[in-house]
Amino acid sequence: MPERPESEPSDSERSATAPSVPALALTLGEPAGIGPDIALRAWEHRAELGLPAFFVTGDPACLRARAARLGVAVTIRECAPEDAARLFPDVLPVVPAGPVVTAQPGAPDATSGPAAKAAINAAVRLVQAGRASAVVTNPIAKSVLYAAGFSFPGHTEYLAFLASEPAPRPVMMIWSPELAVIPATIHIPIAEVASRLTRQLLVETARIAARDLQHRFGIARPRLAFCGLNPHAGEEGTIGREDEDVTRPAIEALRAEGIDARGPFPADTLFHAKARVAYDVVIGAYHDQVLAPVKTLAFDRAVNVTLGLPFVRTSPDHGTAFDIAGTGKADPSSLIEALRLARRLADVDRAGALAPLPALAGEPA
Ligand SMILES: NC(=O)C1=CN([C@@H]2O[C@H](COP(=O)(O)OP(=O)(O)OC[C@H]3O[C@@H](n4cnc5c(N)ncnc54)[C@H](O)[C@@H]3O)[C@@H](O)[C@H]2O)C=CC1
Ligand SMILES: NCC(=O)COP(=O)(O)O
Repeated sequence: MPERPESEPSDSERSATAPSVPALALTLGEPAGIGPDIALRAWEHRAELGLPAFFVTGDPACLRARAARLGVAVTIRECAPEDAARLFPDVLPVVPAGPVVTAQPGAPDATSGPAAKAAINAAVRLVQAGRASAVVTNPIAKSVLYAAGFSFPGHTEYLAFLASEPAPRPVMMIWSPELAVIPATIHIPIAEVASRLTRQLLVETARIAARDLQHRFGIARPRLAFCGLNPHAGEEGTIGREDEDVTRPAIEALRAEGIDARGPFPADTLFHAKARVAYDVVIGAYHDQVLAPVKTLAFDRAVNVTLGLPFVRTSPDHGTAFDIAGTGKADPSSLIEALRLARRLADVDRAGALAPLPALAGEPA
């Protein structure tokens, strides 16, 4: 369980100085997964950890059943989002959304997908209406949602779709104090990675990362390190051409517009402790290339943040963990860090508007 630094005010103390600040909207996630468990555990530790106020969007009966199963002493109160911050010290506020859930821990059913999706929709609507400060999502099971007809790879792309018209390009960053990483391609088959890794994708991803790291994370000149796709970053084009033909020109284009882009570096030597001091974020070619290192270093502390959205969205770094749902074994630490980071980023956004990105016209294809 993460500790609160003693010298700093807690997030709830900070929020208390601004009484009209809306609470965070936390989605139920996959109801058969550990989302309900970790939401309850986070609320249980709210006072000792000084957590920012949040409310859950989803089926209140599902949360009550999980609390009973886990033996968590909590009153779950259905309320309007505006009342959540005031109620949070005493009860777990819930803004009802979606169908009544029949799925049991570890066993998703036909109510899982609609319940998870409705909880996301409600949280986004509330943040867009200024009735929530940020969206924090509990894990969803992609395959369960796909089976229910969900046509987006994950939250990241769905949130961009809900965000505005036309949808912004969303960028997935897994952030931890030890290491921050961005997969340029996300949930696609490995066989498609090389063909979908374009200069335009890398340039747009890096621009969004540089802007959000500067304006939301307060890094004056973010250092972006690019991973090569091939072993040894292609060994000067002798082990695959992508690093020379795609990644290197993207880095040169970014440097020409003043972004501190570096590489491409061989992935196998980019994540050890000495290498990590030389950059602020790694942009990798594909999901497992960069998520495996960050989850190895900081599984219980890393937070998934969607960059490029007009609102703040964070999430724990882990999935639904069906194997331990409802058993009391789920560790809420990553969710707790996600709640803290969401509060901080939302406060930054409230203090100043996000800078617009440069025009994308005329980008190299
Ligand atoms: N943000 C999201 O919505 C995410 C959703 N997923 C989804 O989760 C499902 C399961 O994915 P997996 O690859 O099995 O990863 P997983 O993270 O759910 O589980 C991997 C292992 O870590 C353990 N674990 C995970 N979180 C834990 C916690 N908080 N405390 C203690 N142990 C924990 C699990 O018990 C399991 O043994 C998939 O359907 C996937 O789509 C996966 C990652 C993120
Ligand atoms: N492996 C990360 C993950 O699955 C999270 O995806 P998303 O639902 O946040 O798009």
